[in-house]
Amino acid sequence: MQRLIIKRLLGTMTSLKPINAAVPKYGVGTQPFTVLIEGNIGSGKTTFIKHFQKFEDKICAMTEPVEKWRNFKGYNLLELMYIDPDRWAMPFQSYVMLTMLERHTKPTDKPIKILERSLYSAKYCFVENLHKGGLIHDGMYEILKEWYSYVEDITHIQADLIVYLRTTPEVVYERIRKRARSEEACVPLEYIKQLHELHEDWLIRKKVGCNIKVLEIEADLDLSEIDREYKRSENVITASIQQQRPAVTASPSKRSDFLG
Ligand SMILES: Nc1ncnc2c1ncn2[C@@H]1O[C@H](COP(=O)(O)OP(=O)(O)OP(=O)(O)O)[C@@H](O)[C@H]1O
Ligand SMILES: Nc1nc(=O)c2ncn([C@H]3C[C@H](O)[C@@H](CO)O3)c2[nH]1
Repeated sequence: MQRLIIKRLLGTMTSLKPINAAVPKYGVGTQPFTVLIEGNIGSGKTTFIKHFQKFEDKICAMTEPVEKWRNFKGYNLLELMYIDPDRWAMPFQSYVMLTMLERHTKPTDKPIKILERSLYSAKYCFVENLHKGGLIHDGMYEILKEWYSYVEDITHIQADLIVYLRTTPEVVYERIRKRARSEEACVPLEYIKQLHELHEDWLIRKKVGCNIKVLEIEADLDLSEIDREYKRSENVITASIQQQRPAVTASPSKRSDFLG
C-alpha cells in the first residue's frame, strides 16, 4: 500500500510545472494597438479624445473614469483626496489603480484603443508627487509600489504609443481655473508645476518608466490653432497601425531628420 502511495505522489510531482515556468500574463493577446493620452491636469486630454470620436467604428476611446472617482458608492474620493490627502490619498490611489486596470484590460473588437491616462501616469506622476510632498506615508508608498509591480507582473498592459499633450504649468492652471471643477478649487499652481516636472522626467527626460514611443503634441496652442497638432497625431496613429513602422514622434519643427 505504501509503495502505491509513494508511486502516486511521484507521479503527481513529475506532472507539476517547474516553479519558474513562464505563466502567461492575464490579458495577453486580447488588446489591440493601444495609445495612452498623457498630460498635466487641464492639458486637453479629454478634448483631444473627443476629436477621435468620429473614428468610433475603428477606435475604442475611453476617457478617464473621473465620474467613478467623484461618486464611489456615494463617496467623492477625488474631493476627499484633495481636501484630506493624509487620510484619503492612499485609498484614492488604490481605487485609481483598480479603475485604470479595468480600462487597460477591457476587451474590444476594434483595431485601436485610446486611453486617457494610465497606470503609468498614476504611478510615475501622481503617486510620486504625493509621496515627495509627504502626503503619502513611506509605508503606504511601499504598498502601492508593491501593488504596481505585482499588477505589472501578472497583467499584460498594452501600450504602443504615448501621445504627450505637452503644456506649460501656467497655461493649464488658467484652463483649470476657467473650467472650475469644484474639487480642484484648492489646487495651487505649485502642484501643477510639480506634476509638470514629473511628466517631463517620465516622457521627455526618460528618467523613469517604460520605453514606449512618445508623440509630443504642442498642447499650449489654443483650440483655434491646435487642429494641426490633432491632425498630425491622427496620421501618426493610423500610420503606426497600417505600416507597423515606428511612429514618427517629433513635430516637424523639432525633427532633426526632417525630410522636408
Ligand atoms: N487647446 C486648448 N486651448 C484652450 N482651452 C482648452 C484646450 N483644450 C482644452 N481646453 C479647455 O481646458 C479645460 C481642460 O480641458 P480637458 O478637460 O480636455 O483637459 P484634461 O487634460 O482632460 O483635464 P483633466 O486632467 O482634468 O482630465 C476645458 O475647459 C477645455 O475646454
Ligand atoms: N492624486 C491623483 N492621482 C491620480 O492618479 C490621478 N489621476 C487623475 N487625477 C486627478 C487630476 C484631476 O484633478 C482629475 C482628473 O484628471 O483627477 C489624479 N489625482
